[in-house]
Parts: sequence; C-alpha cells; structure tokens
Amino acid sequence: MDARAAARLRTVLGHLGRLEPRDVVAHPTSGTVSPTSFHPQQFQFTLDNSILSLEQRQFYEENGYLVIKNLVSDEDIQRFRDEFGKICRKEVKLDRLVIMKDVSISKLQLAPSEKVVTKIQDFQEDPELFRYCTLPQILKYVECFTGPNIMAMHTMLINKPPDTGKKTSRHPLHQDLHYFPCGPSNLIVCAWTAMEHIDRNNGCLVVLPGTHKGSLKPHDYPKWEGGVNKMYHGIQDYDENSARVHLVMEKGDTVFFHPLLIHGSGRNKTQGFRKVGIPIAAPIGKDGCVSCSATPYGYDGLKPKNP
Ligand SMILES: CCCCCCCCCCCC(=O)SCCNC(=O)CCNC(=O)[C@H](O)C(C)(C)COP(=O)(O)OP(=O)(O)OC[C@H]1O[C@@H](n2cnc3c(N)ncnc32)[C@H](O)[C@@H]1OP(=O)(O)O
Ligand SMILES: Nc1ncnc2c1ncn2[C@@H]1O[C@H](COP(=O)(O)OP(=O)(O)OP(=O)(O)O)[C@@H](O)[C@H]1O
Ligand SMILES: O=C(O)CCC(=O)C(=O)O
Ligand SMILES: [Fe+2]
Ligand SMILES: [Mg+2]
Repeated sequence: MDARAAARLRTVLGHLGRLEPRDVVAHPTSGTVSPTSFHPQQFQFTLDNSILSLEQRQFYEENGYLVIKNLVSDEDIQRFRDEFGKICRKEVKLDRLVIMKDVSISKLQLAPSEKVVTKIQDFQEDPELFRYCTLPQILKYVECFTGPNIMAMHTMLINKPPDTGKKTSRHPLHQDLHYFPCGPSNLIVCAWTAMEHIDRNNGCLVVLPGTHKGSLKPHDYPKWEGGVNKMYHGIQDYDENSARVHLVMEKGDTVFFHPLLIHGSGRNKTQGFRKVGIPIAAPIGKDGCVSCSATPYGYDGLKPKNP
C-alpha cells in the first residue's frame, strides 16, 4: 500500500472510530459499518490537531471536559455584559430571543432589569453577543472537537440569580444532548465561559468526569420542593457515588465539554448574579444535522473564509 492510500485509510478509520452505536442506527440506509467491526482508536473524543497538547487531549478523552484559562478578554466580556443589560432593560429587542425568569419570581410583576432575567437563549441574531461565537480563540479550540464547518447550535447567556431560599437557582445534573438529538455526539462541543470569578458560592459548574463515555440517560423534572425552572430536566438515576468536580473558574476562563458529560450547577448563595456565556457548536452544514432531521437554528460560517 502506498503512503497516500495508507493515509486515506487512516482518515476513514478515524471517522469510523468516532461513530457511536446510536449514530449508526440513526442512518440505517447509509451503508454504515457495524460499530463492533472496527478497532477502537486511541483518540475517540478529539480530532488530530496542533492546538491541544497531548496532555490536554488525554485529559478530555478521559474526563470529557477541558478548561482553558484566560481565553476571553475583559474587554470582550464587558461588551457582552453591556449588551445583556440593554436586552434586559428592553433597549434592544430581538424577535427570536427567549428571555427566562427564575420560577420563584416569574409571577411577580417586576420592572425589566438585569435582576429579573435568569437567562437569555438564542442570541444569535444579536451581532454584539454573537461575536462571542466568532471569537478566533474560541473557534480554535472548538475545531479540535468538531472539525471545520463549525455551526452554533444553541446560544445562551446565563445570569444565575441569588437563590431566594427555595433552591430554584440550581440546575439539575443533565446531559445537553437530551435537548437536541444531534450527532455524531463526539463532534459536538459546548463552550462555557465564566464572565466573572465563579466558585461553589455562586453556583459553579459541577461535572461528573468520564460520564461522556456513557449513553444518553432518561431525563425528567427533579422532585424539588421549592420548584424547578421550566425545561430544567435532570437525570434521575445517576450514580450517587460518582465523583463530582466543582469547576472554580476566573473571568475569561472557558470550559469545553462533551454533550454527554453529566453536569449541572449548584445554588447561588451570594447576592450577585453569576454570569456565563455558552454557545454549543457542531460541524453541521446548511442542510441540517448529519444524524437527525433537525434544522440547526444557529449560523454557519463562523470561521473567516480567508484568515
Ligand atoms: C447539538 C446540540 C446540543 C445542544 C445542547 C443544548 C443544551 C441546551 C441545554 C438547555 C438546558 C436548559 O436550560 S433548557 C431551558 C430551556 N428553557 C426554555 O427553553 C424555556 C422556554 N421558554 C419558555 O417556555 C418561556 O420563555 C417561559 C415559560 C420561560 C416564559 O414564558 P413567557 O410566556 O414569556 O412568560 P410568562 O407569561 O411570564 O409565563 C408563562 C407561564 O410560565 C410560567 N413560568 C415562567 N417562567 C418560568 C420558569 N422559569 N419555570 C417554570 N415556569 C415558568 C409562569 O409562571 C406562567 O405560568 P402560568 O401563569 O401559565 O401558570
Ligand atoms: N444528591 C443529589 N441528588 C440530586 N442532584 C444533586 C445531588 N447533589 C447535587 N445535585 C445536583 O448537582 C448540583 C450541584 O450540587 P452542589 O452540591 O454543588 O450544589 P448545592 O447543593 O446547590 O450547593 P452546596 O452543596 O455547595 O451547598 C445541584 O444543584 C443539583 O442540581
Ligand atoms: O451554568 C449553568 O448553570 C449550567 C447551565 C447548563 O448546563 C445548561 O443550560 O445546559
Ligand atoms: Fe447543560
Ligand atoms: Mg450540595
């Protein structure tokens, strides 16, 4: 076999190695190979790239997440905060934006301000906020997991409020793939950028390392006495003994994680509103998801065509 043929074969095997049983089942007509008929690859969850060190790659493979320190500048974060404030005060209006209030205050008639908005979703039509999804340093890392042709599948800015005492500021442990049946899941990555110092006091991200190697689990509303926010589904039967890791992060730090990684966040015990920005990216073209019939509502062309 000549060197070029060998390289091509390696590429094909690499792609097969990233398929998962449920992805194969999702394409019964595409002439796929039985997932048991190929050898496991050394790297299953990251693509060959020159950005991640071997250590970083191995960490993501093993744990399903990777924190990159100091990735987004203070100046950019301030601009995102300013724009978020304008949206909350209704100085900027966007048709498709979802604005969410915490369930514990949702029935109160409060004047529009940053103190009543828990989260905005689908900010892709706001050029200032969508700039986050196009930051070259974010895309550089995203590409290590998705490959080129990156699309944002979902966008959120979370403003976790001080807990009112009902513990409704918690986000139950869940897998993001539950919300969009997209795939192949190993080519999807979520980025979560701390917009300020975040630790267990203000409800940091909590992850169960290694759970990205498992399957998508059934989700339902947790039976919490104080109430649960709409769509905040949780995994009912996760292993209580599995190690939980609290990610303490500084402003601008970004964690990239796999859509099957089980994660959530605790209550915010401070009086501040804990802010993070999140896009979820996948290598999906204009025709939609490669593994289900969903049409992505993000945008493509995130990477400049002529860098
Ligand atoms: C590749 C892909 C990977 C992709 C991976 C992607 C990962 C995504 C992960 C997402 C995880 C999530 O956080 S999912 C969370 C997503 N959440 C959503 O999508 C929420 C969708 N939003 C909505 O349904 C709405 O915006 C609401 C309900 C939040 C607000 O609706 P609204 O119509 O503006 O509000 P309003 O009139 O004030 O309230 C309507 C009724 O809802 C109640 N209500 C209002 N807020 C809430 C609330 N937080 N929780 C419960 N109930 C609420 C009110 O009390 C009221 O009840 P009554 O008077 O009728 O009794
Ligand atoms: N035993 C559990 N059962 C179900 N969900 C849990 C359990 N422990 C934690 N969680 C989930 O994980 C999230 C993070 O947990 P964590 O213990 O960090 O937060 P907390 O309980 O709100 O705050 P803290 O323990 O720091 O006082 C919680 O918000 C909750 O969604
Ligand atoms: O920042 C958080 O509270 C976690 C949010 C999250 O995991 C989600 O919205 O899917
Ligand atoms: Fe999530
Ligand atoms: Mg706890």
